[in-house]
Amino acid sequence: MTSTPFTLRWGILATGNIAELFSRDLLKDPSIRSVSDVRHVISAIGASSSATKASAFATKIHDGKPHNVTCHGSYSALVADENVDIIYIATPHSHHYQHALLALRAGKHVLCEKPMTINAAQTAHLIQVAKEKGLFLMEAVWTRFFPLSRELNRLLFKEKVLGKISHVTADFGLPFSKADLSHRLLDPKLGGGALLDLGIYSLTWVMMACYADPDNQGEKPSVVGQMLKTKETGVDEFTTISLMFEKSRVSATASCNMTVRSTEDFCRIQGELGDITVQWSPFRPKSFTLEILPEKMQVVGEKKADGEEELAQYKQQPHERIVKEVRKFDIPGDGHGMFYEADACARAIRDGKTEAEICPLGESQLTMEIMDKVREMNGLRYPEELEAVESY
Ligand SMILES: NC(=O)C1=CN([C@@H]2O[C@H](COP(=O)(O)OP(=O)(O)OC[C@H]3O[C@@H](n4cnc5c(N)ncnc54)[C@H](OP(=O)(O)O)[C@@H]3O)[C@@H](O)[C@H]2O)C=CC1
Ligand SMILES: O=C1OC[C@@H](O)[C@H](O)[C@H]1O
Repeated sequence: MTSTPFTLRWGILATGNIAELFSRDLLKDPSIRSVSDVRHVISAIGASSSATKASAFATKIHDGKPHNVTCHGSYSALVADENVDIIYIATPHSHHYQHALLALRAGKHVLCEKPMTINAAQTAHLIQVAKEKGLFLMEAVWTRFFPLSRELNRLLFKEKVLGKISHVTADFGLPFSKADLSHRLLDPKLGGGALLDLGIYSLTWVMMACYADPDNQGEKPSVVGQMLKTKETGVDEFTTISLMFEKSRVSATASCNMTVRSTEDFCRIQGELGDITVQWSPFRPKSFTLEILPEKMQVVGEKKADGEEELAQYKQQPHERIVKEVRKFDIPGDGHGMFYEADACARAIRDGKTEAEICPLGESQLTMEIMDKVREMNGLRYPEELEAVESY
């Protein structure tokens, strides 16, 4: 017997690049990804300046076909729309805090693009408002919801294919630094810089490989970070963060930059039994490769390699690994892959939950705290009006 799918009614706040990709994914038939329990409807679109702009966007995402979307000329009108359950915030991150607050205060659930806010204090405030109002809130870290990421989680923490994980590196670089100085990544007034826009993915991979480990037991890392800033606008062009989980004995590095594209294997997770590398891109990865160490090289638990001879052999071997598995993941139906996070929002709201298990608010908060610390260590502060938190 098939039951009626739960329908989530979306309001799209902003009409830029990511709003278009996300909206197009919402419009895809869920059956292309074998989903039948939830479905999505775009009920309304809000543009900051005019209903005409919202209307042009509605026409674009429907490829000129007829549609039944209400188009609003202000964000306030959008969040007041009674036919909307959840607002997707797709403005630049300089504006996430104020727009998410606007939506929550209007009684709407919120999916907010990454990074959730400019700083941790703003994220904490949003979480508090959502909790007080019993509303669902999630940072749109869509990468966490890919089948690839879920399978990785299963292999690492259920099957424990690498044994104990001890070292993780993740990098995300794209050459934005040569873009026009008004580009949002270069503009401090729009919260520009590599860390908040790109580094958040490197940190996400570290969180997925270290913090999500049940053996980590909620241990927060100690953090040290360095930045090299752009000469022109003073936002971070290169950022490298060292994260140490002292109790669980894991060392990680998260890096990002706006000058060179990261290598194909942008993330490496190393454990007692071998490595997993994840292939480009950090936001929409295509595959991962599981490589296992030859048995004689595995140093498991308290057991030490047998004697001098074996250790000497260990030192001499040139990265001997056995490729056990290469797993490729295609995104079905010409989708961008943002529908997976949308499905998670729908299921959580259907089930009366105020956060999604796969992207918990505590991890968004911790990630913001790490980014705050690295910015503070390096004297990167955005204009006061961006950093401000309303009194509550
Ligand atoms: N998940 C992902 O893969 C990606 C996420 N992002 C995140 O999404 C956010 C938006 O990125 P993107 O879509 O590329 O940005 P765009 O510049 O393409 O779009 C931003 C939109 O926000 C609205 N807006 C409202 N106020 C402002 C303002 N002061 N300046 C500029 N735009 C404003 C505009 O829509 P209007 O005026 O019509 O309302 C504009 O079209 C960023 O925070 C980024 O981190 C970005 C790219 C990829
Ligand atoms: O989320 C993102 O992923 C892809 C990048 O191109 C973009 O700048 C960033 O916002």
